[in-house]
Amino acid sequence: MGTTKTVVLGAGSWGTALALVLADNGKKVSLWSHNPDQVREINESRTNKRYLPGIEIPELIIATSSLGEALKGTDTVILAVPTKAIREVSGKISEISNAPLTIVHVSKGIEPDTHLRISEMIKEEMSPESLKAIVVLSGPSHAEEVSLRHPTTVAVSSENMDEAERIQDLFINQNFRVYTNPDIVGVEIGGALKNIIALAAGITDGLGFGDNAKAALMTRGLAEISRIGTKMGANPLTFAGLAGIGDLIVTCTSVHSRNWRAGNMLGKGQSLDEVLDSMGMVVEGVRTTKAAYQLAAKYEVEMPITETLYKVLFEDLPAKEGAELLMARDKTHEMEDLTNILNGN
Ligand SMILES: NC(=O)C1=CN([C@@H]2O[C@H](COP(=O)(O)OP(=O)(O)OC[C@H]3O[C@@H](n4cnc5c(N)ncnc54)[C@H](OP(=O)(O)O)[C@@H]3O)[C@@H](O)[C@H]2O)C=CC1
Ligand SMILES: O=C(CO)COP(=O)(O)O
Repeated sequence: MGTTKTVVLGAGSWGTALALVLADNGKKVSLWSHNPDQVREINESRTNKRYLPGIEIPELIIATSSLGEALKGTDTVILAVPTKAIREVSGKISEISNAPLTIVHVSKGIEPDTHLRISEMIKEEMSPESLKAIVVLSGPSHAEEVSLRHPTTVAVSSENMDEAERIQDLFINQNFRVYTNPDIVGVEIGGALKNIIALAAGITDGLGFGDNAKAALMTRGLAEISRIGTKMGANPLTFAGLAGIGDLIVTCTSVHSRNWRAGNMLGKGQSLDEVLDSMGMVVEGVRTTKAAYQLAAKYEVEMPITETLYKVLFEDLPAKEGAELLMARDKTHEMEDLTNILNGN
């Protein structure tokens, strides 16, 4: 018969917005936050002002700061914390829960140094007995718009597609359309790497460049994502879908994007530390740039935008010089990557 309630771990912008989708579908939701003040605010004032200002939280959502209480009586957990907290929180779930759980992760990142995708990190932290399946939910979906019930589309993927379809049914509604995609590698890589390009797009806007520069970054950025993603085992077609070009478009062009906004401040001359201090929310692209820079070297794949952004973020290369370096690269054939992929090289 399945679960009586659904659990969302992480009451930031995305965890709260997804809890709203579930509540709109008539589900009871246990929303876990490690911050007791935030739990009190949600339960007493029915708001989450820091992360989703102006949005009313329905009574079907009950916040708790007790992970044990949150996990009681459920078989489905939505894991909505930043990539850097995934190991810690999934390790705690594994310690506490004695039922095999389906973990739906909604985070967008790759771990620096290990180069693991999020589902791979969760697998490392959870015991096989505590894990039924891992599903990823990803796509063009700013929390601010989801919470306003604006039309949104996402993809779910898993090695267990029966569970992916169950999660599709759990979330799908009139405002939130969920597609399935069997390519978990591509869905995770697309969601993670678009944040790098969004940071770069913000930088070009901050430098005062126009739409031509942004279109160039998005198009050549997608080529770069497809190149490394395919080497890592993704289906190149996934990058033409919601978790690829779809998420790239929304993140590079929306003022809601924290990655775009951070890039924009960098382009206007602020330091990385100043930018991150002022954001108050996660900017996943910074750590992912480090991971992707390492991945490019490991797989011997050319990722010029990623490599240049790495130098801007971590080696003090002035952003304008970074743009000049990208434009001065050796001439090349636009479709070389595509031809190689189609020929299986
Ligand atoms: N926001 C969006 O529109 C979307 C976000 N995502 C992805 O979802 C993931 C989460 O992002 P988002 O909700 O936006 O991030 P936010 O910065 O808005 O919120 C992060 C939440 O995680 C909590 N948190 C951080 N570290 C820990 C920890 N160690 N243990 C427990 N809780 C922790 C924070 O709590 P506190 O602040 O109290 O420390 C906060 O509630 C990211 O990977 C992001 O890329 C995906 C699609 C859309
Ligand atoms: O992934 C997102 C939208 O799909 C959110 O992007 P930001 O983390 O840049 O806000």
